[in-house]
Amino acid sequence: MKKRSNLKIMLKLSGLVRPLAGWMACAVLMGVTGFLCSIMIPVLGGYGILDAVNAGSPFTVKTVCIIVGTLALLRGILRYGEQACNHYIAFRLLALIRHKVFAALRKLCPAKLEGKDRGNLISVITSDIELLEVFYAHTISPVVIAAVMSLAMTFLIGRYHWLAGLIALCGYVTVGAAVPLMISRRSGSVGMEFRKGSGELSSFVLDSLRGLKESQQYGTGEKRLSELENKTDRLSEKQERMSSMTGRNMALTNTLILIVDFLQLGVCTWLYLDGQMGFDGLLISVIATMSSFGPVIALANLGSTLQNTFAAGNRVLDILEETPQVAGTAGKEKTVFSGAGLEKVTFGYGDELVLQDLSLQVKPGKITGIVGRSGSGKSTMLKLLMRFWDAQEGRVEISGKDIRQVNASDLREMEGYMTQETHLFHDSIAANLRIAKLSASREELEEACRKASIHDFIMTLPNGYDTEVGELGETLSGGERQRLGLARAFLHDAPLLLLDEPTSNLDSLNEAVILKSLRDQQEERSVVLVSHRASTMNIADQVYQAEELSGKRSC
Ligand SMILES: Nc1ncnc2c1ncn2[C@@H]1O[C@H](COP(=O)(O)OP(=O)(O)OP(=O)(O)O)[C@@H](O)[C@H]1O
Repeated sequence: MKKRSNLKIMLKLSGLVRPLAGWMACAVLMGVTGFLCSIMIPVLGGYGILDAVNAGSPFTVKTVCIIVGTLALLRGILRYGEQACNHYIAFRLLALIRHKVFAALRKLCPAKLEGKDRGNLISVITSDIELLEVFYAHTISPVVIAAVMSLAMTFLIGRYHWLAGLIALCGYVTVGAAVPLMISRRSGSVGMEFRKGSGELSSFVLDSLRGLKESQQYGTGEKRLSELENKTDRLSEKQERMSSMTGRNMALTNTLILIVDFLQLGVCTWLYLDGQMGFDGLLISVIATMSSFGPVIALANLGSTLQNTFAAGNRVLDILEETPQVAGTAGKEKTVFSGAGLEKVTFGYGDELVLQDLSLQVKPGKITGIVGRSGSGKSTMLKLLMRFWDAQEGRVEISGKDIRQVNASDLREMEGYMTQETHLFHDSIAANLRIAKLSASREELEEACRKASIHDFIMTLPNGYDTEVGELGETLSGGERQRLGLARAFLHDAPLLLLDEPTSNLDSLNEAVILKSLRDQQEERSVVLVSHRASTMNIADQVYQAEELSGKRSC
């Protein structure tokens, strides 16, 4: 995780508000006016007292009562308006940030998803983004409001005597800036640790849910449960530390406000007795000081929660600013498929070298087979042809061009990729198939499913193609899921089909139907077939042995 200063996080997060600057100005304006109304109520009360004791007031008691009533009503309306604006901004921005994060993930994936623990990513996408609401609804405009109000009140009180104004200003700066900064510094990395721990807990829960059957089978449920409890306890400890900091922060803030109030009272009384300030100055300065800490208290309370918010912001910014493994290509001349290949390619994941100086050719209209022991890099070759990763050395070619010069959209159009695991969404079978071709008609779906030998099975289901598949496709067998994956690949109708173990879960009857489909369409497309099954490999026109890196034998 990249370490950024809180100021940098704040500036970057604030930068996102730009499209809603008008709304933000509205919130600040209503906030300032609202606080002015509420502070002026006791101050006007002071003018009322001055009038009642004939000590020289610009307002009569009657006028004061009318103005106070109006201000009270206005205060309610303005507070509502400010909160409505802030929350409108916050939720619009959360939607905008989610959009940005998903757009960033689209560029980062699939390489990112292969490496990163997904639970942690889910925690960033859900709770971390959610937490930024605190920043947008309760941080930006309160900071501006507190700054404007502090200056306005310093000016009002300072009109009676500069020393009274200075005391008020020192009070605002201490409570609104020094205390939150100190608390935020003292709380150190707890917020960051809490967010990290929360992400790890999500990962653990997701992992445990996925492995529920294994835990039951091998009786490791208790162990997993106790690990879960440990993690939760550690997270609760951190939360407790944060809560106790919040408590101490509030106690410190309230004590400081009392000290400033008493100091103001003492100093103004002395100034009055010394003849440097009138009775009106004493009364109004003290009342104004006592009633004007509202905006800065809002900032003081942020001190402890902000660490958590900044930690969340830091994790979100990490994703937004991460450089993708592969820079997407766009704006190049359209590429039409006419063959593919790897030319002296060397590739490794991090330090682990997987392919070295490897070459292979995928000829149009031919079925190219790749065999080899598990872990020899067969799937990796397909991923390089899909450009999920870029080769470290050598050249991956599509239609004679370097793959990095081919538009990403052309690549997705030209290639159909079936992985070893078919992911099915919690939706109908038809909708699951249509992700390969959104506009596909029912006839097209059926044709693809016939080729993948799954049509007859679908027709036995209660709602046929409209049958819902359970979450993660759990209601279907491995072979059924695999054939649906293959039907998707057929439906996509790309000229280059990359199939990773398409028949590993199938009986020989279904395998035969699928191989026949591949043979029948051979004229129209090139197929790269990775398989451990000799019966499947029999249909390949040429077979590469993964271990013989650059070696090749024809069948
Ligand atoms: N995203 C990844 N990050 C790090 N290492 C990886 C990643 N994907 C694969 N590997 C490693 O690269 C090597 C080649 O993996 P690959 O999946 O290409 O092998 P394979 O020949 O297709 O294996 P199998 O026949 O078992 O599917 C393996 O050692 C694997 O552990």
